[in-house]
Order: sequence, then structure tokens, then C-alpha cells
Amino acid sequence: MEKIPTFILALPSALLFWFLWQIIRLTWAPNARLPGPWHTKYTGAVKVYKIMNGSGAAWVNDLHRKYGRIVRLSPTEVDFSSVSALKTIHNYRKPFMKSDFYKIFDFIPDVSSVLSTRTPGTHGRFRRLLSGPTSESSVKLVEHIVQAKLDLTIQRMEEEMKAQGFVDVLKWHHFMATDVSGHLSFGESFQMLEQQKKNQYIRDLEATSHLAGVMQFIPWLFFASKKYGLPIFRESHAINARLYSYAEESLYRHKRMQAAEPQTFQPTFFTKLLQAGEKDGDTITFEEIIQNAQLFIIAGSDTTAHTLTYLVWQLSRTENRDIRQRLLTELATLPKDFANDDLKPLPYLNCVISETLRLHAAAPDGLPRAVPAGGAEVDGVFLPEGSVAITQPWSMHRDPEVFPDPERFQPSRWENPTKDMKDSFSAFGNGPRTCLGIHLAYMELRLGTAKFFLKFPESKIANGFEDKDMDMQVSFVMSPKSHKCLLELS
Ligand code: HEM
Repeated sequence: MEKIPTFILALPSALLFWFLWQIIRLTWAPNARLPGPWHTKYTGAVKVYKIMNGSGAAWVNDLHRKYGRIVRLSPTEVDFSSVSALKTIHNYRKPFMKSDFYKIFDFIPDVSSVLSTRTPGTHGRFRRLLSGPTSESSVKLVEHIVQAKLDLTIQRMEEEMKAQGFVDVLKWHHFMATDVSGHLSFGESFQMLEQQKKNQYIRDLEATSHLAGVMQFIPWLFFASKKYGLPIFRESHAINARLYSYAEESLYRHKRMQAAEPQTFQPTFFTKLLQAGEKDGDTITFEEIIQNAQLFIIAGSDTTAHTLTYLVWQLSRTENRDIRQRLLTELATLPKDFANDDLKPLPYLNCVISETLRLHAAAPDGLPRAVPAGGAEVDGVFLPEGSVAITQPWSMHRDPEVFPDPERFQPSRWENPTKDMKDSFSAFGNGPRTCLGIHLAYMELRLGTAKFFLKFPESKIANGFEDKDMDMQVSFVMSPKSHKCLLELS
């Protein structure tokens, strides 16, 4: 009989030794002292499972109710639910950088976007270049585009109601928000509202976003398969290539049209950058523009569409009739051709929007940040370098000490908000990484709400559509479990 090599015989002992060493190491690791379920000292498997089935944010919130404001989620990840932690982690002067999780948003490998970059210099450069085009005054210049898209949305809903007796408002809000983001990023709309269906680019984007959600746990496999041509992700690499060439072609066309008709060309988020590629010494490459334009479409579609959908759903429920009536009374004061500027001062409309963003924040789970070199103290706890500090809007917005009866949809709580309420509100993120699309989002939400309820003041939940169909599932962006929202509109 052939002799078995010694190293093979030694393998089980080596593995056992390694395993025991890991147990000892993790048992005595600094994060092991923190509150949290016992298994999170050793593994993040439960967290991964909860994220994969869409219940991660709710699970973390339950842990906060059980263990307090600091909860360990895995050997390296700790979630905080306090204003003080929020201020330390998302500090304007010394923020913690984004964690490697954000790599999933990089469609072009090694080219980052304003949302995904983990490098302070790159973030500052993108932010300086993009804050002008996304400012409140710039967004005002494109209000007519938003108004036209929303008018077409209402028309499509009316047609669908006549044809089938109920309307999937989520579908139309999704088409509207994506068409607006497409127009303002690529210089032309995807025309999904006009054609009444998703185009290939959006189907590809959805497929790749879904894959990215899974890939966050095994990113090396995805990149290795691309580098070495492994067949396992061939289709998704083909999708990425299609997305890239669509974005490239659109931006080239945008550039050509802009050069041909400089006087009449409608400005977009990227008009100035495509013209010069630089501003006050900051430069941006064409690939970086492509990456950022794609990111703006992802960041600006489901977020706005789902928020607007939860808002109209809440106000169409029988139990919230009084809330809707109060809003309708306020909307009745508007001039016929109202604009965003007429809506901004309406107090109750803004309360309804804030309450929707509190209870149905579109990106409600962890905003993970890497603990800086040398470690850092958060809420009196020292986190070693290599740890990830997380704050999640879902828990911040459901703290019963800040928002009494937190699961109740109660817009009036925003009439006289406490300092704690304002400080805890993080639907658009916090600190230097706050949402760049906030002015566009508020414009779409205000105009979308006013136009909807002035046209359909008697909207109600469609027969057979249940509350559980709107249960929130979170895969970074939150969406209704049923992926639809059926209402009867009149
Ligand atoms: C109701 C609608 C929206 C909500 C709730 C929302 C929420 C957020 C949140 C929570 C973040 C921070 C993410 C993080 O820290 O990881 C963020 C960042 C961002 N959002 Fe939004 N967003 C909305 C609409 C939009 C729109 C319409 C756009 C653009 C078209 C947009 C573009 C961005 C960008 C570019 C960032 C990255 C900013 C940075 O890292 O400096 N968002 N958004």
C-alpha cells in the first residue's frame, strides 16, 4: 500500500488547531465585550441570512430593543442607535469613511462614484463638481421636466383605472422617477411612461443591482470570474458590458446635442462636466462621468418611487382618512398652476412627507462606515481598526423615546418637532455623505403628492390588496414585499 504523505495526515489536526485558535481569538476580541447575541461574537451568518431575506433592518431594530443602543452584529460589525453615535460616525470634519460594502455600486471596476468612493479626496472632488448641478436653484431649472412627467403619470393612472378598475401606483411612480433620473443624467428620458413598459437598460440595471446585493458577501468570486473568464457569471458580465455601452453612447449623444444647440439644450446634472470636464481645478474623466451618471439613475429611481408610493398608500387607508382630509383642505388653497415654490411653505404637506420618510425610509438599513486606522471611540466604546460602525435609519426612526408610538403613521408629530427628532432623522443619510439628490427628491415628492390627491381625492385600497402586501423588504433600498401597490382611484 502506498504511504499517505505526512502533510495530508497533519491536515485535520491543523484545521482543528486553526478552528480552536479562532474561537479563542474571537472570545477575547475587543468587540466580544459588546452587547449582542452570543453567536455574533463568532460569525455574521445570521446577519447575512436576515439581509438576504429582506428582514435585516427589522432584525437589527429588535436587537436594539433587547440589548440597548449598541449591538454587535458580527465579530467586526457594530450597530449604534443614538444621536451621539450618528454625530461621531458621520462627522462633518472627521467622518468615518464608507466601508468596502459600497464596492457593489461600482459597475466599472476600479472607477468609483460619489456614492461609492472610499477615498476622502475623490469624494471631495466629486462632491464639489456635482453639488452645483444638484443644488436647489439648479433643480428649479428642470422643474418643467418633473411637472411634465408627473402629469403623464397621473394620466396613465387614470387610463389604467378605466381599463381594469384598479391601478398599480408603484409601477407608474417607478416609471416616473426613472424617466426623470434618466433625463437628468443622460440628457434624454427612457420614455417608460410613454411606452408604458421598462426598457432593456432598466431591466439590465435591475438584474445587475440584484446580483450586486448577493455579491456583497462574495465579491472576490465575481471579480475573479471576470478576470479569469469563468462561465458562472458570463451573463452578468455581458449585462455590465451592455450597460456600459448604453451609458457611453447616451453621454456622447448628450455631448453632441449640447454642442450643436448650446442655446436651447436643456441642462442636466452632467452638462457642465461634459463641456469642460473640470471646474476650479477639479477634473473628472469620461469614465467617472459614466459611473456617476449610472449611479444617479439607481440612487434616484426606487428611492423616490417607493417613498411616494408609501405616502399615497398610507393616505388611501381607511384608518388615515382624517389625515388625507386635512391634506386636501390645505391643497385646496393652491393656485391652479401651482409650482414647487407654492408647495414648499405648506406645513401639513411637509409633515406628511417627513412622516412617510420616517416610517418608510427608502434606504433604511445600515449605512456602514470603516473605523479609522488606530481604532476609534463611539459612544464610550473603543472599536479596533478593521471594525465597521453602522447606524441605521430604521432604528433611529423607531426609537420610542424620540418618536412615541413609533409604528403609528402620525404626520402631526412633525408640527413641533423636538431637537432629538430632527437630529435622529436620517432618511437622506448624514454628514458629508448626505444625499445629493435631496432637492430633486423633495420636488418630486411634493409635486407628486399634490397632483395625486387633487386628481384622486377619494383613492382607496383595491379589493383584495392587503396590508401585508406592503410589508417592507430591505435590500439596501426598501420595497413593498409584493412589489406592487394596488389602489382604486377616484
Ligand atoms: C426619497 C428619495 C431619496 C432618498 C430617501 C435617498 C436616500 C439617500 C441616502 C440614505 C443616502 C446616503 C447613503 C449612504 O450614506 O450610504 C443617499 C445618498 C445619495 N443619493 Fe439619495 N435618496 C433619494 C433620492 C435621490 C435622488 C433623486 C438622487 C439623484 C438623482 C439621489 C442621489 C444620491 C447620491 C448621488 C448620493 C451619494 C452622496 C454622497 O455619498 O456624497 N438620491 N441618498
